Amino acid sequence: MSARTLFDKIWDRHVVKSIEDGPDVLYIDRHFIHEVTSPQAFAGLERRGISVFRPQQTIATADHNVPTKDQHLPIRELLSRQQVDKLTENCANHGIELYGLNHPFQGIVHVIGPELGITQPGMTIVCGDSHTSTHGAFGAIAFGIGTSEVEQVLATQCILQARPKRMRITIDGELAPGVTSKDIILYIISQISASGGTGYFVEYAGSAIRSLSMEARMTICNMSIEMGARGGMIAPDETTFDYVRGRKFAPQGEELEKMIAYWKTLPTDEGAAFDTELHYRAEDIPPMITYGTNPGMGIAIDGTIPAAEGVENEAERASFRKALQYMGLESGAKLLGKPISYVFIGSCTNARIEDLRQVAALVKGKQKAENVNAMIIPGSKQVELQAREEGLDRIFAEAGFELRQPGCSACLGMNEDKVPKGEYCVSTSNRNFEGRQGPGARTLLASPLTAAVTALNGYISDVREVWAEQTLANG
Ligand SMILES: CC(C)[C@H](C(=O)O)[C@@H](O)C(=O)O
Ligand code: SF4
Repeated sequence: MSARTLFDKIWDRHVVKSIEDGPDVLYIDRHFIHEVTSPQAFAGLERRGISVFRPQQTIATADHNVPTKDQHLPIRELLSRQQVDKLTENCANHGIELYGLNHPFQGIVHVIGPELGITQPGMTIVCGDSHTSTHGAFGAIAFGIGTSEVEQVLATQCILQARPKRMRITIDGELAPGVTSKDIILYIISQISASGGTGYFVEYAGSAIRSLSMEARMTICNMSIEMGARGGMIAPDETTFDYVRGRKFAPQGEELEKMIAYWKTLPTDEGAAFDTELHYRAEDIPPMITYGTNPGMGIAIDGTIPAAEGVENEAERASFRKALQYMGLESGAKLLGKPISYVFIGSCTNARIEDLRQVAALVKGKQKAENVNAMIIPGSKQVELQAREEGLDRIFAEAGFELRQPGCSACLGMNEDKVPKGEYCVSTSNRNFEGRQGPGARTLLASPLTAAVTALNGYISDVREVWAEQTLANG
């Protein structure tokens, strides 16, 4: 058989039927649902008198609308409460496992799937949520779908999909100290723009990617959607198998060994063709930060905000100017040293245990600046528990960072956690759209390390300045 890509191997195995000149009918192994995009899908099923075809392959959690304080109490916001209640009711009616509020497995959908071992290599995974691309880090085809497609998957466990184009982004070399996977992905998007991946499914490869932990790989795949790509993926390897091994819903014992033998056949064959190939050097990647209102508007932390004149067409120049105006920033200015008042460490991009550990290592024994409100929202109940067991909660408390309960929180402000109008927030999330963190809020996307050092100083800071000293101090 001719050389095939990781993507094609998984896709081909899941095609139930090919429609001539049309999309494929693709079998879906795992379907995640949450309270925002599932109610209309269930309502549609009920209207048509259809039941859920394979309820065991759908897993639900409440994440977007949940408060991050006092989760044991009824949700105060009426709309949020209704959304979560509706999810609970739908799951009960259709026999779907729900990790709702106060369940030990509750958390952001893209954090809990992997940590519970539900997400595995070789699978097709969908969710009515754009950042489903996160699960691609395991060597799975994972992508976000719309509400009508959620209904389709509930009813049939299949989805109609046209095969996208394939892109490979290879990053070789070694990252500089203080540079993380968040910087890799912000760098790539700044290079190819927020629409540079449109129409593609991206595979990330190269020695810099291979050396990343699963958490770090998830951060990269998570943001694939922010360059317009349908999804992102990374070939499974020993790092992947080690992560999956022993997780609650992962195969065990002999079954696992059999699966690993299969997973080892998935990586892209030598000579397989991609529609587009891009190459970067890890050494060229600095700590990154965004200055605008799409994730492609990013610069090196010590860089200057570009001029509108550099933008190619008039319509884009106008939206570039509008973005700077919204952000209260000017071309030619540096962000470094700029005072900020909010720091948000959370979201499905960067709220896993490794992210929290990195932040803790940096802030241990220090104090956040007085002008800063620093919030840490763990990605899941399990992350929260682990953080407490490791004593990270005390480190955060002593440094003046507030560790709250899991949920999407100020990533999109669908609950009470919002950034006030006009305020700057350095955020570890994935979107900096107008009003994303609250009406008029100004979001600057960055890594957890950049967010942490910025919270300590009270102004936008370069983690490289403290990194060497810090890693020495921590041995
Ligand atoms: C609410 C949901 C549909 C949305 C998404 O699809 O991404 C959200 O998770 C987001 O990050 O904006
Ligand atoms: S954390 Fe943010 S990006 Fe992730 S699913 Fe929730 S709202 Fe979407």
